[in-house]
Amino acid sequence: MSQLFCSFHALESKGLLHFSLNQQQVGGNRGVPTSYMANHSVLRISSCKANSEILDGEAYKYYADGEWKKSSSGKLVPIINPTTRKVHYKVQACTQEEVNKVMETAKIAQKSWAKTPLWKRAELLHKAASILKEYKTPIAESLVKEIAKPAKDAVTEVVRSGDLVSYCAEEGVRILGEGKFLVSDSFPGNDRTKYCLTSKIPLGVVLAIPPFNYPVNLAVSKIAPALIAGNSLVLKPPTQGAVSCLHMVHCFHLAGFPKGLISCVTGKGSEIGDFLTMHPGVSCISFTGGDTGIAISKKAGMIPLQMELGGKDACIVLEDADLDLVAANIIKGGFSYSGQRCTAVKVVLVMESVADALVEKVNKRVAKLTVGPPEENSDITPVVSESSANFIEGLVVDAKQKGATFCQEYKRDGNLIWPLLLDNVRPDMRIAWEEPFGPVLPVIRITSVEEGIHHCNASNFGLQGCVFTKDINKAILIGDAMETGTVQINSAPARGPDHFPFQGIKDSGIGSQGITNSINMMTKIKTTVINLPTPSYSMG
Ligand SMILES: NC(=O)C1=CN([C@@H]2O[C@H](COP(=O)(O)OP(=O)(O)OC[C@H]3O[C@@H](n4cnc5c(N)ncnc54)[C@H](OP(=O)(O)O)[C@@H]3O)[C@@H](O)[C@H]2O)C=CC1
Ligand SMILES: O=C(O)[C@H](O)COP(=O)(O)O
Repeated sequence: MSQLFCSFHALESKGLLHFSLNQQQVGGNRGVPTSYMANHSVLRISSCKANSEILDGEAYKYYADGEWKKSSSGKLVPIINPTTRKVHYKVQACTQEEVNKVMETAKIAQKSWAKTPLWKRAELLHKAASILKEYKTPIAESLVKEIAKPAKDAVTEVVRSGDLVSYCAEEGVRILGEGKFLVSDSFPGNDRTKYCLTSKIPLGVVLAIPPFNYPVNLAVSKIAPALIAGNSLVLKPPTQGAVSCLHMVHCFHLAGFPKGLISCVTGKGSEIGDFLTMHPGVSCISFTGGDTGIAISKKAGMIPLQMELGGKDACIVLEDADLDLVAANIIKGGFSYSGQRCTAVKVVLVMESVADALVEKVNKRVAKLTVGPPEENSDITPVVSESSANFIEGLVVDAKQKGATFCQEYKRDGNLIWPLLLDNVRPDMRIAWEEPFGPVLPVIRITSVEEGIHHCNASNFGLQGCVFTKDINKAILIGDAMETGTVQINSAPARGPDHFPFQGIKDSGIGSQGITNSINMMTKIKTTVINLPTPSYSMG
């Protein structure tokens, strides 16, 4: 076993981590730029110490001022494994005083970070990205245990996150290196006596709050743009997903970012969330999650907010659609990670004339989905918590009472819910409007395209939507009429690739994500005006 992972091995022997590694999986520097290889050998030597610092007995420490610390609260927050429904990890319950200290150091660290050359900031991010990818196996392991993400998808999330960080470094170097030059005489009444230069400056301390379903990816999608733009970053990870986030932050720690620039304070959102989001030291909040985001928007101060919230993504299917393509996308869009994606297909609106054929094709594919533990790479794994499973069940019971057609028998074992397609759903059923965030998908039969658009637009959400038809002209008209941040033509909704703009309207969010948009959002325009004594071009 490589030295890099010796302390993970130590944890494994304590029963705190369970994973299998082989040299081929973790060794070598495949994909790592040669300029970082030298640093990596240093890391190999030092990481044992670093890793042993991340744990205190059975509990993970939080990260502040470049160090791993125990909270003075003496309290721990348990993380329940969704599969076993037993406590799997414990993290610190940070106190308000600890948050105050983190904010103070973040403010100080940001001042000198903003003066660090852009290329150096980018270099550190590239380094963090390559370490993150090298650590993909143990990080993925915690994703499996904390949020029951299928093992292969967990690895994909970490690799995707490393790619996001690298792309962000490159994009930042490009877009932050550019500004604008304006002259005054384009505005009526002015001579050319003023040259205006614009540049982008950081905001200060960015508070990042990701949700449980992509704790690593949705954390780095906030961390990397904040850092490249010259901000410091305070991360409040989701409780389910906190250990994966701590391991990810550890990679940034190993990359050698200045002390205090990145912090990770753990604790229940319901306990420290308000204190964090209303903290006067915070200059920007980037949040992804549910209705909590709406509450935060009402409480936060006069600072920029980036909110990516829930969705009820509609899939409109026309008569001429390729039904095999639609069925494949409904399975991928509706059931991957057991429907726990904001961009999951959450309601199918299909023209009555092709509804029977589509439902039959989807049912055939549902029958092939494997159901079981995430360690076995099952397609359908336990949903994140018992309360989530109970909520999903409530929607199913309501649909049953109101006469929906059950295409499969409803089956649940603990947090594990078998995939279920509900046909003939009507607008009076809760599932027609609410997001289950689980493997249950309603089908509403429509008799006109307008009916489909109307249902989509009557939702309080407006994240993404999709339309399936072979008629591109119709697809564009329907897409334009759908009140959502994105419309996918002939494919299921998706946030990725991570450099695409990603935004919701109505209750689905504020602002736009995606690498470029996030960098821009985490900066402010500064202008410098050079005033000339005489109009330019007046000599000679
Ligand atoms: N649009 C998008 O991009 C996405 C949207 N979502 C939406 O998120 C929801 C599911 O994710 P889930 O994690 O349960 O969402 P939540 O809104 O419950 O939690 C999101 C984050 O907010 C934290 N939090 C909770 N209370 C507060 C508070 N008062 N102040 C500050 N932070 C707080 C949580 O911490 P803790 O875990 O400790 O409670 C967590 O880190 C779904 O509705 C889904 O649609 C999910 C992913 C992506
Ligand atoms: O939180 C989510 O659901 C993600 O933003 C979805 O990302 P994806 O569509 O790229 O899987």
